[in-house]
Amino acid sequence: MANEEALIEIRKGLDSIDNKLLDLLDERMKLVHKVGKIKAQSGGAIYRPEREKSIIDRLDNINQKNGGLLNRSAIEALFLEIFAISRNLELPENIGYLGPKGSFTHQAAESRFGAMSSYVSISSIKGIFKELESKKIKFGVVPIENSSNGIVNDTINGFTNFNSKIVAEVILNIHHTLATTCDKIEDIKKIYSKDIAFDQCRKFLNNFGLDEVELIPVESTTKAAKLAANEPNSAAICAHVAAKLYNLPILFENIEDKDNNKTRFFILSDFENSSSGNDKTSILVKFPDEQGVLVKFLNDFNNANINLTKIKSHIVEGDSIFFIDFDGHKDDENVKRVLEKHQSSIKVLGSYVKEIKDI
Ligand SMILES: O=C(O)C(=O)C[C@]1(C(=O)O)C=C[C@@H](O)C=C1
Repeated sequence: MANEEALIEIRKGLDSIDNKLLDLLDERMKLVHKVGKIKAQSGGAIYRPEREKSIIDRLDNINQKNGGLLNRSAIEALFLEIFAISRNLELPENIGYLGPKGSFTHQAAESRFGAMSSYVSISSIKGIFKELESKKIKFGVVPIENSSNGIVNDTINGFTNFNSKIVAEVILNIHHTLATTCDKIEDIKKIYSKDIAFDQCRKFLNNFGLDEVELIPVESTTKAAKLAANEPNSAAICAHVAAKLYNLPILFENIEDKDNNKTRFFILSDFENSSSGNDKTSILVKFPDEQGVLVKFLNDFNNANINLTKIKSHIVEGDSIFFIDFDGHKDDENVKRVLEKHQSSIKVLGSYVKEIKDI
């Protein structure tokens, strides 16, 4: 009984705090509305990832100083949702992702744009670049690389053929499940999944004798979940959310071979970010056919004190091009000088806030 009374008292306290939070959120939204009006006049970008990052950094610092109970991830989860609602209040904008619903790219999109945004599932990476160009969507979310399978060629091809800009990166830990209506692993006669997901779970399949059953590659792990939900004696390798979407029971979780299996995604749009002080820039480079040109190029970056964090070669229509990431913003003085010197061979894809995680 004493506990019951204590609970009633505590809940009164919670109710009163929730009322205050609601008032404060309403006050915040009124200010956001004003920001929206100013941006509507000036044509300024609604999504400002560098501003959102600086707000989260500030709150995280205050919270640490105060010894608060929330960790950075909790602060991020709460405020990213608030920012998403704010952006929708300023101007609702469509977000296209490489579908179908429940795909890892959909998860990456939701991690940044929250549950309240308006999403469009698009079936190909090229389709996302096209919809961005025709302004049917304001943002496009595409995978760029996976720690096990490397660079996503369709995304590089998109960058060579279209002019969308990278405005943010998202790095997700990728976990696969084996989901099936079968009670026993021996009853599984076929497994549906995406080809790269089979590659990422080879050891698991070998260890459980599942390399002998029929492995059927399909376009997406979400489609795999849908097929397995409707077919006896079948299973899917898919994301947790995809299994849930089709009410498919999960037999094993985290079946990927490498426990740090990660995918990096880009958020694309039609504007450029200003500097946040902690940025990364991505470029594509096509070198002229001259001896030593790559060495000279790398030396110029080194001499300008620019830290290259990634360099990957890629073949487009028989020509070798390089996808390069480096620390810094394209408008930083040292970066600007090197980019200008090599401008005939470089396409700048965007400068954006560097994620804390790396791949
Ligand atoms: O500061 C802005 O430019 C805003 O639009 C406000 C706000 C916010 O809610 O704080 C919302 C969206 C932007 O991505 C960044 C911040």
